Amino acid sequence: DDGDGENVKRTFPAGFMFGTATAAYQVEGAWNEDGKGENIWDHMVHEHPEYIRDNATGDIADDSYHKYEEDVRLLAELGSDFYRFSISWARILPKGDLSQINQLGLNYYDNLINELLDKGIEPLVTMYHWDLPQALQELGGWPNPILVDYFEDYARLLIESYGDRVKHWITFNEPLEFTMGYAKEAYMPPSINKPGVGDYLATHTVLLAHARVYHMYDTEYRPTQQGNISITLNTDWVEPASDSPEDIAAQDRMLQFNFGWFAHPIFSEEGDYPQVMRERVAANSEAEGLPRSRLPTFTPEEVAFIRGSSDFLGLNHYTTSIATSGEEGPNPSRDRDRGSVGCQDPTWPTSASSWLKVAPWGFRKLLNWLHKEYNGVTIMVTENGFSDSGELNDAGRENYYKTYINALWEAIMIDGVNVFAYAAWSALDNFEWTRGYAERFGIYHVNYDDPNLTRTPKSSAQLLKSIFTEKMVEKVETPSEYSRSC
Ligand SMILES: O=S(=O)(O)CCCN1CCN(CCO[C@@H]2O[C@H](CO)[C@@H](O)[C@H](O)[C@H]2O)CC1
Repeated sequence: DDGDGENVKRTFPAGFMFGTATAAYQVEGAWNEDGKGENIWDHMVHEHPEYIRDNATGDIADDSYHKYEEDVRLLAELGSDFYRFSISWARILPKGDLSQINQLGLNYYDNLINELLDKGIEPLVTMYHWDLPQALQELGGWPNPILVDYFEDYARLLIESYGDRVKHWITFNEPLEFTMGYAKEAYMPPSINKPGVGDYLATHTVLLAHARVYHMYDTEYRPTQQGNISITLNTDWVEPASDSPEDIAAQDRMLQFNFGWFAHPIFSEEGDYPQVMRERVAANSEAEGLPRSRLPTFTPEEVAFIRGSSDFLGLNHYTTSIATSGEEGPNPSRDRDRGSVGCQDPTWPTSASSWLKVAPWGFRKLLNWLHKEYNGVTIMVTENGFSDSGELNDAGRENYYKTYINALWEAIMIDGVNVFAYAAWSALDNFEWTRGYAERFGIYHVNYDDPNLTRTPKSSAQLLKSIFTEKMVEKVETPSEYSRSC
């Protein structure tokens, strides 16, 4: 119960699952070993080392390809109920298609899954966490609708190979982020600068690919394998700069253009892209003298095919921002189409990442918004975490997890939001994309100066171990009022 005494423990519902998450390119290394093909991250970091902090690469990373038994032991020590990891498409299909199947790649994930099950940890597999085979990018990448077929072939191979033991599948991780590879240079591969065009085309293919795999699983495999399949979307919570109608409308546009872009087609009653998106992009496109909207349209059959194509909502959440009405970003771009400007209050506590400010109250508000916006959708938090410079006594991370997991508890137990699992990002320090190894998210420290890449538990490991094993968190007051100006 939630008394007012000291040291009150807040207990999570029975069966609530706690775990951690990683991604293939960020931890595996062995970028060209045992028959693995090149992917677009390998290609970009080798072609443009200057895009990455300290010219770092994921060539070796945490070498989890060779150290996965040790990693699984750490996950067991934490008392993890599950482990969310991603499969490297090019490790399985070096050319991206079924022309070449790499048995050594299949064997690696087979061994990892068996090691997890051996330790009583549920495997939760992300099929795509940003690492497209380079061979498919050479066909145009995600803007090319043929990728729906190639993704279906790849997903079918994974389900056939591991579906007897893997019961939780995530098709895509954060399409909001990886489709930026077609809208902005030097942030995401393939670093194609076609904002307001490339990202819209890429997303159109990704949503159709997701739905194709959802329906394949639902009709061909769920009857025998009895698992579930979903998608992971990320968003900040977005506060309006004031309670003025303009700022509240700007808040909604920020949420619809960043999250509804994917969530509305899948989780809303009516499906399709959010109306505010379709209207604004069409109007801007017409004003630009274009013959058609830069936002592609779904046929009525496609709208129906995508609607409802997910068993739960995978949510990645880290931080909060503030929206005001206005224009930002290049012309054209999705940011500009959106007509709202984001910022963050400078008084909010910081992390090692410029974009990550600590605002646990925002987590609770986001969960409540999702509950209302998508009719009580079932949610799994697939990532949540904090970055610092890798100190072993990581007080900032302990504070982050204490306050965010309290906010999660309040959303579930006080507000009635339907969340059944929570994954902390990340089990290990790892390759933080363009930020290299400078921004550390790990609960376990990795010593990159040591050829053994020694893993060491940080102080937050003790905190999470007690939360994971007791399914309880010590009550921490989250201020209901907070400053929001910038
Ligand atoms: O550079 S800028 O300031 O112009 C913009 C950057 C803002 N993004 C916001 C979204 N965030 C997604 C989180 O990204 C997720 O969380 C983890 C931590 O980042 C990643 O390691 C995971 O792979 C990813 O799933 C990554 C950074």
